[in-house]
Amino acid sequence: MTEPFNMLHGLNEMQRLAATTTEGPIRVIAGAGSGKTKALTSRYAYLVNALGIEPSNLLCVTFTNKAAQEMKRRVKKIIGGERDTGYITTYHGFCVRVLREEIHHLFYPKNFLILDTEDQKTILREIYEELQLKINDSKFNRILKKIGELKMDTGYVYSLIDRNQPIKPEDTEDQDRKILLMYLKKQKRVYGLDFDDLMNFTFALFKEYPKVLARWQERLHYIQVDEFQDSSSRQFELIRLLGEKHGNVFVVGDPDQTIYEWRGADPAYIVHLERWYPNCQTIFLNQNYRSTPEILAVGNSLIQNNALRVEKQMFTEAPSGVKVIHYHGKQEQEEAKWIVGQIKDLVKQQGASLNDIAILYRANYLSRFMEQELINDNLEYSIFGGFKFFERKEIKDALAHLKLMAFEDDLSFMRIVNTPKRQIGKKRIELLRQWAEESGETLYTTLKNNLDHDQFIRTEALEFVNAIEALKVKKEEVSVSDLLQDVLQATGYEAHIREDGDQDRLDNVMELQRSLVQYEQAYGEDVSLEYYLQMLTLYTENDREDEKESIKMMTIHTAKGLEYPYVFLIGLTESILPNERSLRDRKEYALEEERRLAYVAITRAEKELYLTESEGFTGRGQKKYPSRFIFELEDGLYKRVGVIDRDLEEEAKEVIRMNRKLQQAPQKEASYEVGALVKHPVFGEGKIESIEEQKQVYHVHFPEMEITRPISWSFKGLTTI
Ligand SMILES: Nc1ncnc2c1ncn2[C@@H]1O[C@H](COP(=O)(O)OP(=O)(O)OP(=O)(O)O)[C@@H](O)[C@H]1O
Repeated sequence: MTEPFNMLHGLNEMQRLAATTTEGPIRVIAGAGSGKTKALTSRYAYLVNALGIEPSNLLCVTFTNKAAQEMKRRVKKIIGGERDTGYITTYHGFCVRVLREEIHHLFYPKNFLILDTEDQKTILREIYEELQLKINDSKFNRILKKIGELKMDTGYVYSLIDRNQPIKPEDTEDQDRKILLMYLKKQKRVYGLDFDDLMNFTFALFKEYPKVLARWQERLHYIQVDEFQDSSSRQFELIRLLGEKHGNVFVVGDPDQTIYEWRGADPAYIVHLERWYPNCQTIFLNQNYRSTPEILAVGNSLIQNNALRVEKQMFTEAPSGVKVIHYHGKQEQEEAKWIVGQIKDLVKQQGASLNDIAILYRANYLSRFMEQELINDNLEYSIFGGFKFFERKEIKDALAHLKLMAFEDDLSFMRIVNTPKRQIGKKRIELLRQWAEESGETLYTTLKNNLDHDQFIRTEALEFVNAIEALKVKKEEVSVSDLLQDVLQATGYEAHIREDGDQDRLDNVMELQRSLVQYEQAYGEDVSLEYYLQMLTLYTENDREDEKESIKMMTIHTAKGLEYPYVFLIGLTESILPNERSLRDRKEYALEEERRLAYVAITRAEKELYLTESEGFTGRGQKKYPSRFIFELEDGLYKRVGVIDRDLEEEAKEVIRMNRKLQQAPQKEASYEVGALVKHPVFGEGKIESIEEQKQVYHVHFPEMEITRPISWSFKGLTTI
């Protein structure tokens, strides 16, 4: 081959086909570890180097910023570092590019502000304060959800861009609506766009200015989308729109790795792409280059239990390796200790580097029990995409409550005195500092002595001090775990994180609570507050260098797309994976998504895979059983270390059977037939194009808005015209 085709070296036949098929709509169903990144990068390079296409005519959409960076790095290696690869980006990144060039049409400045979730919450908090509303858990979440709902569509954009039409929250009596309008008004004032807006402004722009749309359609001769299985309907709509002129839309994905259905991803687009592109070509990448046949067999065996998928059997030509291990421990600490022992063996006997080892788990809080054991054994680790357990904000905050009771130190005081908000802001803190300096007292004592001062009388300082004082008296009498629970309740901290609606943070605090109970059980009831805090300092003040070789710990969601020679999937317990909360909320669909999560975790492993779990109790006090996913694996595909007692196995299977009943989605019937004309309160009039039994949705086309949306059978807002 001549020079321009170098980028195809080392590709297998199907990858080569994917890289060189450039015209028309193409779907690549790429299994785990089948070299989809390699194929996509080669295709990009092929278009540029072999066909002479300018990168500015080539949109390449990735799912995360990290993936975009990685793709750019790889592409630049082939096409040269000086080329602009700005169109290798995420959906949001692309919208930002469009808006930076075009937003003046909507009378917004080029340097508009991008609001992240924290900014959104800050705006909402301001509104609640202005309306003198107490931020109550369900309300806060409901409003956030309502904002999300409002922004599922572009209608509201016009109220933001129209300068002559002020938004008037004062005209409405309905409180939710008032808050919603206040939010929009505040956004408008600062020219702020949240993530949903980025997309919607782009849609509105394209709708109102067909010439602008035409220019972008003309510009983007080739569009390729990675991780297409996780695209939402809005995202797919954008791709469809942009690809209308040239029709060269190339999508790659693995329906078995959809793990974002809970936030709007719809694998149906990849599974049924021909509905939108009747002439699309399909290419399968089935050869796995990552894992040993043993690991692949475990992955295949698990995922075939899913119904909603495109049937494909992955194969590998890699040489046989060792058997996958399932470890069952009698308690959590045993599980952690066994893993540590195994890691040490890998390092000693196989010369593994710590960098080669990954520990994966379903939820952040699960890192705690493992971290503690790694610290005890002096094994370096780092948490990918997050903080170490004891460095997480909510954990530091929670512990600051205990420290304040034990030591009255200023640092802890500063952490929590105004969290939740007690009207003790910068100015009042400054005042306290002055007084404290004069008297030589701690900030806390200074506050306690000045509760009736003008400056503090209208704050919630009194409640705060009272809560701390009341519990300080009890600190010798009750256990530290009870003290923690009481103080977080009395000061309102627990309610504060509940209001935030971030389940992860709440889970972390519960895990801290649970670890304390365990600690007390292990060391006897009379662990004193001071002793516990000292012991903890050992964990928290251990500064570790990041560049050092380290074991990588992360959630499965974070591990998506990555690979490691040795993988430990820990906490493979029923109710953790599959996650009970998701099952309760989203029933059968969630079960399949949970299974895909386990599949993603399994398929990260190259050489050795360990599935581990242990008996004991969860944070909610439920007895732990091995996950159903273990029982779903064919016998003989793995080796078990540890013994699952017969009784436990029977019990586990019974619990799984019972849960299965609860999880079955209630059987509903479709009320409309294909072809029926219906009216939707937001999207207007539409026609039912198709019915999807499994998901219990209608696919409704709304001609006015030029969209097709899946609408749930149970949605009450749909009426006959
Ligand atoms: N043709 C090939 N020959 C040899 N190795 C390959 C080939 N294609 C891919 N690989 C290797 O296989 C591994 C998996 O590739 P890649 O990470 O692109 O997979 P993927 O399809 O993105 O997987 P996943 O979806 O599971 O994250 C990588 O280590 C890659 O270098």
